Amino acid sequence: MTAVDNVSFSVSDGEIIGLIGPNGAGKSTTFNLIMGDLEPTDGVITYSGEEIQHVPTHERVREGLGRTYQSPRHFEEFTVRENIASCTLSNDLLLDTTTESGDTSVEEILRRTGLSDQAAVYPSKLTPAELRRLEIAKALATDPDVLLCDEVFAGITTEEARELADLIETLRDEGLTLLLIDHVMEVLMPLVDRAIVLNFGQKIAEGDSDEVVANDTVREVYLGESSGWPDESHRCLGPGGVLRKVTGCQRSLLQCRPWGVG
Ligand SMILES: Nc1ncnc2c1ncn2[C@@H]1O[C@H](COP(=O)(O)OP(=O)(O)OP(=O)(O)O)[C@@H](O)[C@H]1O
Repeated sequence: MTAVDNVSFSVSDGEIIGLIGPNGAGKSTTFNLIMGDLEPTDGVITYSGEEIQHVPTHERVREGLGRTYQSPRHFEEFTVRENIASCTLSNDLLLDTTTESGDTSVEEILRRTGLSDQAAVYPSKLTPAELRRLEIAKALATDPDVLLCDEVFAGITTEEARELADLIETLRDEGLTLLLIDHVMEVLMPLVDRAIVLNFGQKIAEGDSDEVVANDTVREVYLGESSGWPDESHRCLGPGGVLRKVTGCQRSLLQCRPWGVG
């Protein structure tokens, strides 16, 4: 089975792009290909006009690509400040984690991500929402131009997710380009300029939020049928063609404009 098959899309400076699709659709694999964690067997990935599919990950990061991980990755024995400092590309910052100079300074990143009060705290003491912020803070420490966020809204309350969405919008206003994988559609869809929908490794739709949620193929993938309103009894085809119940994220997509339940 091919995890990501012939998927093609482009991203412009300053856009917020949503990459959505059912579990196992190939979203994280797409991130892994963009970052160089996986090498494609075919095709090209270009960044700033240059082909990068054979460029090592650390060079892609230096060129301005950054990412967060679905499962937070940090050092438990480091404080929040030390975790962020450990991700900076500057040796100076590694030696002096309290510097306040420069866009990538640790203190500035703590402030931008709302983690200043947790700077001296160890990750085990953070809430799930703060851990998501730490993921973003660590990625910001590499001073990215393009930030790939893998399910930053997962496992936190909708209100916390909306606060993170505000942070993401601020980052965009500051000049970042963002690609977001997420299943929390009611927070994601109003945030994105454009959404790309994957299913079984293939792109099945692309457009603004309204276009995507009204797309028959997308509805079919999320519902297993092209009409009717969702309820607990709806079932859909999951990865491998297995029938399964509509999940929270699928209902959450259905609650987005313009379908709007109720
Ligand atoms: N290292 C791997 N080895 C083999 N198969 C893999 C590997 N990583 C992912 N896959 C498979 O590739 C497909 C795409 O997985 P991927 O993690 O990209 O999906 P996803 O859309 O991010 O799903 P989710 O929303 O559940 O995170 C799945 O069928 C998955 O089981």
